[in-house]
Amino acid sequence: MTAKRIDGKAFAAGVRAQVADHVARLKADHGLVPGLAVVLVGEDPASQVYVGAKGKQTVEVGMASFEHRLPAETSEAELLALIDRLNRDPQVHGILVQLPLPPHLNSDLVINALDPAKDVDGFHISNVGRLGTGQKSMVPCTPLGCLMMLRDHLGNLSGMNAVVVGRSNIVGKPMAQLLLGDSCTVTIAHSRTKDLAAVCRGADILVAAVGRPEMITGDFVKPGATVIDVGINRIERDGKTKLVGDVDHASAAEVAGAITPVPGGVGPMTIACLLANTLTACCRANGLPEPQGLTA
Ligand SMILES: NC(=O)C1=CN([C@@H]2O[C@H](COP(=O)(O)OP(=O)(O)OC[C@H]3O[C@@H](n4cnc5c(N)ncnc54)[C@H](OP(=O)(O)O)[C@@H]3O)[C@@H](O)[C@H]2O)C=CC1
Ligand SMILES: Nc1nc(=O)c2c([nH]1)NC[C@@H]1CN(c3ccc(C(=O)N[C@@H](CCC(=O)O)C(=O)O)cc3)C=[N+]21
Repeated sequence: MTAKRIDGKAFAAGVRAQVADHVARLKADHGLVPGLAVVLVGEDPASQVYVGAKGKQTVEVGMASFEHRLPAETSEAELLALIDRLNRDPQVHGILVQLPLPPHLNSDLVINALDPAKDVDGFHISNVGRLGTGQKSMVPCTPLGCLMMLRDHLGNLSGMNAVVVGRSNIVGKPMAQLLLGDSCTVTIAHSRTKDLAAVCRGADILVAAVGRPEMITGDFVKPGATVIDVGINRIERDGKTKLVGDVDHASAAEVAGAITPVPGGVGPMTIACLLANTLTACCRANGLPEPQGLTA
């Protein structure tokens, strides 16, 4: 059996087209332009590329993009002062602080300084609590993108066994909350999980967010399962750098019913959902109806 490929790149292009459509209407009907501010502290090359891609796609859907690139030695007070300005700026509807921050900055403190209504990453304590209690929130972009692809591929997720490998605050935990919200039976696995392969083989939906290149092989996969590979790992192979996921695509695709590729899977959906969240934040801030199908 060779798994169906879930094309995140194409799906993301569709989401961006929907966002662009709404943005055009906001502009025409209300004179509003949604704005996204991205804050990057330090010069991590991978983050630079990612922030560049976000800025470009933000402008492509008709939104305003504000980039703040700060030196690695920026103090906490300076960063908090910038966040305070962005919180009060009516042209800014979404704020993203690129993680990880340099070690001298307390990321919890910084994230919780954001206006929760502008927290398009959904990392603020108030959005985390709202997601956990089923209240309207900003939903983290990567898990939201995964959920959209799962719903599109499987329809109703109710009663399915879902295993999420990874328990980070930015991927694993919110992913598990969203799957629970769609009435899956959810298991969260991590580095202390006993017999991980056996746990994973119980999954109708397997989400890998481990940060270990190609760790999840075909023998972790239940025949016919839907596999979502969140991992983004840059590795050296045959003298070249290559982007691979946390799933060993070749062996997993032999067993799975459907699988997302890396690149071209979850990554592009993350950025598309960031734009969708910025649009949602702009609508909420102005008391306008929210776009349908672009939130959890
Ligand atoms: N496509 C996208 O848009 C995005 C991709 N990513 C990628 O997703 C992956 C995960 O990211 P993130 O959640 O931030 O990573 P973290 O490093 O924060 O978390 C990794 C999780 O995996 C668990 N883990 C590590 N090793 C094992 C193991 N051998 N067996 C079982 N579980 C293990 C850890 O367990 P424990 O808690 O016990 O240590 C931890 O919970 C990375 O590859 C990252 O690059 C991340 C964000 C966005
Ligand atoms: N506050 C914050 N929010 C984030 O959402 C966030 C973050 N910090 N820090 C870093 C991680 C990582 N991340 C990615 C998003 C898109 C791709 C992506 O589009 N990847 C392309 C490939 C890009 C390439 O070729 O390098 C793909 O998978 O096809 C990758 C990684 C968001 N993150």
